[in-house]
Amino acid sequence: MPWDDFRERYVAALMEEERAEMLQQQDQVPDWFLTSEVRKKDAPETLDGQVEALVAQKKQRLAIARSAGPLEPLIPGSLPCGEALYESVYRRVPGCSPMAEPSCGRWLVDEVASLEEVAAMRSTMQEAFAGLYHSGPLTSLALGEAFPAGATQELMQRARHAVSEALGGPKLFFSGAMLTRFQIPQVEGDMQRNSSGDEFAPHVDKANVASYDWSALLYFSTAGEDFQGGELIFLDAEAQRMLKPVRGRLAFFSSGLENLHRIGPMTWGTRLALAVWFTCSERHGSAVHAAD
Ligand SMILES: O=C(O)CCC(=O)C(=O)O
Ligand SMILES: [Fe+2]
Repeated sequence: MPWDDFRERYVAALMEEERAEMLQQQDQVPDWFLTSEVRKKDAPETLDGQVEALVAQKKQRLAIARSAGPLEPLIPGSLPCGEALYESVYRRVPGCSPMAEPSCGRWLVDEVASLEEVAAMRSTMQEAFAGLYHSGPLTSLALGEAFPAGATQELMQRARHAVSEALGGPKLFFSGAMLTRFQIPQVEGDMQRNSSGDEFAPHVDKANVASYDWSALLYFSTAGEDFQGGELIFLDAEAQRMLKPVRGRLAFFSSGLENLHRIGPMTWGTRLALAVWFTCSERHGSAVHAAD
């Protein structure tokens, strides 16, 4: 896998972002910044979209304030959808968007990646991540259109098929993907940018990125063996429901308010995962990753 190439693009993307921020401070917003797919998804530019984004953030805050029940294991399955987010700007797609059919919920499928694939991803990630910036315990690599990569892309497709199959076969489009590593004790040194403080914060995926309909995590580490703590925890009104990462396990869930979640505190070890987000809206899917 061309990791040197990855690193080069990564640094280039960071510099581009910083340049955009500087220009913004001078009230000069570069064109590409406004027109890029990511900006369209993160901050809808229509007035309706911006209002909906504020509403979504507020609903997310209210959900966080309500959650505090006892910890218990997660029982996978469907559940009622939360209040709709972004209804006026992102129309739901029948048979795909979480609603009555397919219903909202959380599920898991084991052995989606083989042990050999997991071992290969583990060593590639450890090697590549040594050259990236660390934000406290978190090191991450966004797999945007600039980062198509062989083995990772294969697993992204596998995750997409597994989720689609479990939902009765809707067409899902990639809307975002990220490789993540949580490591305790955290890496120190020049590449440590220090914790932003929100690495383990409760959140609703769709409150942050409007186009997300389904969220998936493919784990390359096992809780209790590779690390301690670090469960995926769903914060329901009556309980906090824990799902344990296992090597090769795919966890997936509807991205809306019904699935407020966080990662449990970690005491030691390394937790590796591939996060993939899907949209039912062809217009908001990533062009590069759309093809089979
Ligand atoms: O790694 C996990 O288990 C969850 C990560 C997550 O919630 C996210 O990236 O949005
Ligand atoms: Fe999330």
